[in-house]
Amino acid sequence: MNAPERLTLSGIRAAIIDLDGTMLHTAPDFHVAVNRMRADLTLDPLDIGTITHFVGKGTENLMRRVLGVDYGPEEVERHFPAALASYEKHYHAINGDYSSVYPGVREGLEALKSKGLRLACVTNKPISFAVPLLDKAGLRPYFDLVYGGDSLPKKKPDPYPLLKVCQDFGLQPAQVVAIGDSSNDAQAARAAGCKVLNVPYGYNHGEPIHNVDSDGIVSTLLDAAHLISA
Ligand SMILES: O=C(O)COP(=O)(O)O
Ligand SMILES: [Mg+2]
Repeated sequence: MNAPERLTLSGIRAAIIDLDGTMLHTAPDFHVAVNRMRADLTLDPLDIGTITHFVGKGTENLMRRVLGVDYGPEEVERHFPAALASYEKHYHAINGDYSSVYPGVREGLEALKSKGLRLACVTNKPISFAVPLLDKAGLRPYFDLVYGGDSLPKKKPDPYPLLKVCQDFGLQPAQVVAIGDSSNDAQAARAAGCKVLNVPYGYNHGEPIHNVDSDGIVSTLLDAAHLISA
C-alpha cells in the first residue's frame, strides 16, 4: 500500500462510492431497527457495537447474525422470515432518523463532480432503503446510478456490481475508483480491476482497515477527491 501523502490516482473517470460507513453513519439506525425487531421476537436488545460488526454484507446476513446471538443454525432459519419482515417494517419507519453524513462527504462529492467524474453509489443495503436515505441526506442528486444489495444478481464482495457500473458508464475498470469503508469494497474492486481507496472511520466488521488490501486509506471523501485526477 502506498503512503497516502505520495499517492495519486490518475486516468480516473468515475467513482463508485459505498453508502453505510462511508457516506452516512447509519449504525444508530441499524441499532434502533434491529432492537425493535428483537423486541417483537421477545429477544433482549443488543448493544450498538455488536450490531455494527454485523453490518456490511446485506440485510439477510445481518438478520442471521443478530438471531445467531440467541439461536443455533436451525432456529435461526425458523425465525428468519418473521425477523426479516419485522426488521424491514421498523427500518423503513426510521430510515435516516438517527443517521448523519460524515465530515467531508458533500465536499468530496462536489470535488469529484467538478473534476468531471461520473458517480455511482453501490451499497449492499437494499435499494428500497438506500434511495430514500440518499434523498433524505440530500446526496441523491450527485449520483448517476445507485445499485442496492438486491438490485443485481450478486452483491459485494463479488465484483459484479462494480463491473456493471463500468459497463453502464462505458469505462474500463482501471478508469474507475471504488471508495468504501470495508474489505467488501476492497475485495470487489480488486476482483473487478478497479482502483480502491478505504476510509478508516466506518464499519469493517470490527477489523482494522489497515489490514485490508487497497490503494490507500484516506481520512475523508474530500481527501480522496484531492488524490484523484482524470
Ligand atoms: O447494508 C449493508 O450491509 C452495508 O451496506 P454498504 O455496502 O453500504 O456498506
Ligand atoms: Mg460500507
